[in-house]
Amino acid sequence: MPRLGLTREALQHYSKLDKSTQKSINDAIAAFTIGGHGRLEMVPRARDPRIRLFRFSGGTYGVLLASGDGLHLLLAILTHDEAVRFAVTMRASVNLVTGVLELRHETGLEHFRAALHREAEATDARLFGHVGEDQLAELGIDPEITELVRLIVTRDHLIALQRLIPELQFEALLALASGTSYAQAHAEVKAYQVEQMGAPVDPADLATAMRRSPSDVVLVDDADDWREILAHPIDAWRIFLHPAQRSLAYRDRYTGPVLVTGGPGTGKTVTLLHRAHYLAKRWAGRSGTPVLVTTFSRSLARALRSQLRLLIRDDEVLDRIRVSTVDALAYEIVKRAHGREPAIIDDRTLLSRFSDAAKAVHAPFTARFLQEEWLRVILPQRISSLPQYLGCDRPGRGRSLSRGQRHLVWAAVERVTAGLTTRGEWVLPQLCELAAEELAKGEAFAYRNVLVDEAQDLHPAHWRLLRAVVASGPDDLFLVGDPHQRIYDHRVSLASLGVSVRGRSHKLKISYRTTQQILTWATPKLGGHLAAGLDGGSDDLAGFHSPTNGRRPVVRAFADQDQELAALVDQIRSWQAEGVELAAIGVASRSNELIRAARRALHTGGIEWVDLESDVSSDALRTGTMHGMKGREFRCVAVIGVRAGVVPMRAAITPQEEDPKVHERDTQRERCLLFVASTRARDVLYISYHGTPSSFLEEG
Ligand SMILES: Nc1ncnc2c1ncn2[C@@H]1O[C@H](COP(=O)(O)OP(=O)(O)OP(=O)(O)O)[C@@H](O)[C@H]1O
Repeated sequence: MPRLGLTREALQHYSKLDKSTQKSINDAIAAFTIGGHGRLEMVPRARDPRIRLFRFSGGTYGVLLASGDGLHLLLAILTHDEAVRFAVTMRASVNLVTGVLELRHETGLEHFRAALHREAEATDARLFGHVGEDQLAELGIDPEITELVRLIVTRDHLIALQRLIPELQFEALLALASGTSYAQAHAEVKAYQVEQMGAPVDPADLATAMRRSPSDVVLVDDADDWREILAHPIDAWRIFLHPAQRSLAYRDRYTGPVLVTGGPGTGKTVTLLHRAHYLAKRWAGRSGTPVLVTTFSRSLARALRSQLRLLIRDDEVLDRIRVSTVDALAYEIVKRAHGREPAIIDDRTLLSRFSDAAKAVHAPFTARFLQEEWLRVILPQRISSLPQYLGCDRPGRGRSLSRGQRHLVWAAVERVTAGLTTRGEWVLPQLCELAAEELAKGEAFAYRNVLVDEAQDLHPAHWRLLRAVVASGPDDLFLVGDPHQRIYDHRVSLASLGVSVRGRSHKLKISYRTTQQILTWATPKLGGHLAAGLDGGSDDLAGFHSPTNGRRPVVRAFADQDQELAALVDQIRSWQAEGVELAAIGVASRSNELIRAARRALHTGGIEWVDLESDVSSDALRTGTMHGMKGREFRCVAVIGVRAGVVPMRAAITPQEEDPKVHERDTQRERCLLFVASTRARDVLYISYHGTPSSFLEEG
């Protein structure tokens, strides 16, 4: 039986210590696991008599919870005074419904109770007036917390409780306060349970409760496992999954495609990585690579690859997983089928071809309009003749076209596509269609399990290819994405592409990356619209929250660009002075021009930078466009140039008079970009502009 366990919080404390203190803790842990620990001190006035203090080295102390049968759980690693405060304050208990180990801030609750009584006396209104006592009990809200819940008047009261009460109890209450039905909240509590509770839960049996709490507790005996855990203390995601993440990643089997959504930083990618690991382990003894992990950009694929390497220690298991972008997959399939490398043309060249075609056929449309008509209407519906085009629906397009106008559009499109065919060139969505057709000709299905990250940004042609690379059936597709972070505006209905997630759609709600202050600032920038979901309906961010608090984001205004960039350089120096490494800082702008100017200013200021897309590991600041921020995260983020004409980027917005519907969608995509860039910050967000501020800054 393990003698020692570690909580998520203790690992976080450990991650912040210097190397030599970490080394003495490693030695103490090694001794502990073989029963050779030194003296454990009782803590006078502790709210929980099972709590002990242990001196690791110098002024560093561990706070431990003794289960009573030889098992100790390391709850925190702190300086002496902090450790004593923690030890006096905290009380452990076992939740009678879920059976998990819980910790509460007993002294904080005493103060809060007194304050809440005063507030509640002034009014009869209650936030949870509609929820019955039995219902609270069935959600695992214990009598001590229920007594407080009955006094809560506002959502702010509930938020203030967050740091004092057990996390899962808070989450159930927040779900109810955010409009989640009791039935749904109850289903979530049940889904989170690690094991079905046969016999009544024994509140005194701490060891069993620890075992039932893998989201917060790891019990390890093996010295190698300890070494491995302590070698990457920052990457807590490898060990501690939220119950919602765990139940999604480690479900035995799904009958078909699964969709996991959730706001930024809710651990969708982490869940996908664990699922990939779980599935790859199941293919023991099978040669080849049955599992495909895919996404839309090369830099995201690179990041997924290195995260998988961190998670999976067994090379054989790792070798069963291939990581590739969907486009690279298409390229490979077509190359194999045609016996030569396909020539791909980029967006800019395509646009200039449409511009030439518009002139040649006298079509009174902009090149962009024609290009979008081809990419968003004609290609996705696989329209190959004029009569088909004349009779087709044009979903997502707001400007109606007369028959005569459709003739002109078709003439321009035909001209461009004929040119591509003559030159043997392809655009990437065409290549994906072609690859899917090649597979449909009878090539064996390549993969058994396909996992897709950033699913919201895939084009319909990507989906056709993905549908073709894996046979329909159990565990075929595991999709994660967030419709609020759509930065390419590819709206698809998965069901119409043969990917039905009905009944297998799930949502994650806790942001592990960002502070609540950053979320509160960034979320209104989305404009309050419901996002179009991936499975036909709409999506909202109800219940989305962060358990961490930090500084409020700063928005700074300047008279001109030089001043804005000089202030940026100062800001970076001041973050450095606070001890933030350059590589932990990201600077983004919507405009390439501004980011180039920022790089010049940084260089002049003696601050080393590299491109966001670069995978060098040097200690240099990361700089790039808002698009490049997808999939990244930094301790501190500066989003610069958030000014009128740039955010939203005028050139990227279809004029209202050309197509009001597309105008609206373009604007929403720009909102998403600001939202994505801002939510890459873990701790600190800095926004700046010169001249007139972006209209988005007025929201929220
Ligand atoms: N269970 C967890 N424990 C600790 N950290 C976690 C956990 N889950 C996620 N994280 C951390 O939170 C951050 C965001 O996780 P992840 O990238 O998986 O979120 P996401 O939902 O895919 O984000 P986005 O949609 O913004 O790309 C990462 O630093 C990750 O390591």
